[in-house]
Amino acid sequence: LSCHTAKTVQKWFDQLKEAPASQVFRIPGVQLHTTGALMGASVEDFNNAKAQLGTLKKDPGNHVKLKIYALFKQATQGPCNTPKPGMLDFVNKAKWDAWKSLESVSQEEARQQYVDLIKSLVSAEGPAVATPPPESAQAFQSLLVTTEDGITTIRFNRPEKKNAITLDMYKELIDALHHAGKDDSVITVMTGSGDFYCSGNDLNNFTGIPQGGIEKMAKDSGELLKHYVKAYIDFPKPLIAVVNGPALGVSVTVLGLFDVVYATESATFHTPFSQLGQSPEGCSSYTFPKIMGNAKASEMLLFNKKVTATEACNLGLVTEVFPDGSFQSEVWTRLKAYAKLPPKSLALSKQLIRSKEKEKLHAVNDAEVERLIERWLSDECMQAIMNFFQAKPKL
Ligand SMILES: CCCCCC/C=C/C(=O)SCCNC(=O)CCNC(=O)[C@H](O)C(C)(C)COP(=O)(O)OP(=O)(O)OC[C@H]1O[C@@H](n2cnc3c(N)ncnc32)[C@H](O)[C@@H]1OP(=O)(O)O
Repeated sequence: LSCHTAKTVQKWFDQLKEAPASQVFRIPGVQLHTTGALMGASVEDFNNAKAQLGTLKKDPGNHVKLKIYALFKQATQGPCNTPKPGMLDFVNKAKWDAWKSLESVSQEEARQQYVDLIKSLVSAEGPAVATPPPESAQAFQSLLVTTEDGITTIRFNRPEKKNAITLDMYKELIDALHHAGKDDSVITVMTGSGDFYCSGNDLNNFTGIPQGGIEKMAKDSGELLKHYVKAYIDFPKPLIAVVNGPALGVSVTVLGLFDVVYATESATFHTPFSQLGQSPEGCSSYTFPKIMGNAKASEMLLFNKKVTATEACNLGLVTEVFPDGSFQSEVWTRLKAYAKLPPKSLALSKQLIRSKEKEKLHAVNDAEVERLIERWLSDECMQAIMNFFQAKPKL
């Protein structure tokens, strides 16, 4: 650096202090990388924090996730100067707002805040305890799938989001059902982690507009839904729902395709399709009227009537209701006994009961999906989803 004036060198150092992580500086005769400690958190601390973020077991919630996102962008790219996303692009708009709000924070400071925030999240989770998964557990992001005592249990596992089903989760559920249909278990059980059975479709599935536009998004979602429902229609073994809490939307409609539905007393069943500008799926436009009659089905599917577990049992949608206090022990004792029955006999008997209807159910599934694709593109549906997110200042 000796061939440059002190003033010039000082200017380069000033630039360097403000530089994004890993930026390369070209100074005549020299090459400098901003990879070491400058002030506050070093790039190494920053990269370590980034890696630690991926190890968090608990979802920190949308508010914190937005903060993490914004700090990361500010630390690595500096102030936000990308165009503001459109009104309907809720997720990207929220991210943009969060990044923009850090305009006056320097990159160094953002890096330090990022490191501090991740540290606080990691320490809030307590010391890492290595708990090996049960031998028969399969690895999924949003499901817990285990096989024990002849029972494969598929558990919705996003309790912090009330087990709402993301696009990836639909794919995981399809995989898990295919696998359970072929494994050596006798029966398959679906249930939820936490206080909800499932809050239905994750409404964020419809908020980010992907490349290809919203028509493509609707078409792709339709294909995914069709395969999801097909996995239930074709499921070869006894399929039992253990409804441990409130159930909404698509988690309720597919119940008509289960063989047995056990519910805890405080569970509720709600299909708010009209409220969301949508229409029924999961073959419920056929199974619900068949199970409970047109009039009762219309109250649920047209007029959003939420029913209690006891009402759902009286309607024939639920097989039996158990007191909250003894639900788990009574149900699992019973299921373990069922799983000791001869597997082939069970599967063949199920086929006799269901096979006559399979073709009809596939046709219903196709028709429902076709109608839904139109609905998802309607103003009514977009407005309803917007209302849900606007009612809560969250993502
Ligand atoms: C391939 C696509 C196929 C689509 C098939 C068509 C399917 C249709 C349906 O399933 S329609 C039904 C859709 N579900 C809903 O409309 C439910 C919306 N959620 C709610 O009404 C409420 O969140 C609740 C009643 C489920 C729970 O209320 P509450 O106990 O007050 O908890 P919170 O609202 O604070 O929820 C906690 C947390 O979870 C998020 N969340 C809950 N459900 C959903 C959901 N369905 N989609 C997205 N996010 C959901 C909620 O926003 C909170 O998140 P936060 O803590 O703010 O980050």
